[in-house]
Amino acid sequence: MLDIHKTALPGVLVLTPRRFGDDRGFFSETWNKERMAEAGITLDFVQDNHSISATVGTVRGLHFQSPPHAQDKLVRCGRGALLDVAVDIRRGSPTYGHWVAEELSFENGKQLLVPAGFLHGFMTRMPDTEIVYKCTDYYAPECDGAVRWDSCGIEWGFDGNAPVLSEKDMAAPTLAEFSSPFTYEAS
Ligand SMILES: Cc1cn([C@H]2C[C@H](O)[C@@H](COP(=O)(O)OP(=O)(O)O[C@H]3O[C@@H](C)C(=O)[C@@H](O)[C@H]3O)O2)c(=O)[nH]c1=O
Repeated sequence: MLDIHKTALPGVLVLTPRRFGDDRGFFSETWNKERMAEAGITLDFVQDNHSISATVGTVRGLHFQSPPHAQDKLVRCGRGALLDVAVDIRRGSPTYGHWVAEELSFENGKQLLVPAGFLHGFMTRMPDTEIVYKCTDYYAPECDGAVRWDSCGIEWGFDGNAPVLSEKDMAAPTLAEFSSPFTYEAS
């Protein structure tokens, strides 16, 4: 029912829910709390987000919310395709600054689980790409933070000119300038 794969970063997971295809199209459970709990993942989502980006090469990120409003996010692509990225920013983590990227698309139905303590961002691969994600805490603008999209060594695979960015994301500090509010706790 639900395919779960580990990535190079512990806690960052790729989930692929089953699709039931028929003459009409397909049906898929995109989130099932019980199935996730069976897989050892307990998350209490409280907010769903949906955005659309018109232009190929739009970057949103790299974003986080600091404690006490840190968010785990379960991300999927509703239309089009995007490269979704998570970067470990837990001070003292053996993988601090490391990143993983996964292509999420309407076609592949994949989801990326980005835990609190990681930056999240994405670059769109198709026009009018929609992203949909669940969050474990509410939007808290006073805890909102960002790191420059091009300061973490991420291979975005973009051969266009300049990406489309918000003013906030353009003005974000680099990873080197950034002081993370997260600390690594060994499990
Ligand atoms: C994130 C967010 C924004 N907003 C508002 C604030 C602002 O006026 C408008 C656009 O906000 P932003 O420019 O921050 O939107 P955006 O750049 O899409 O921000 C998002 O990027 C991705 C990568 C994430 O991981 C998200 O957590 C979030 O940070 O929407 C909310 O009302 N609730 C929210 O949860």
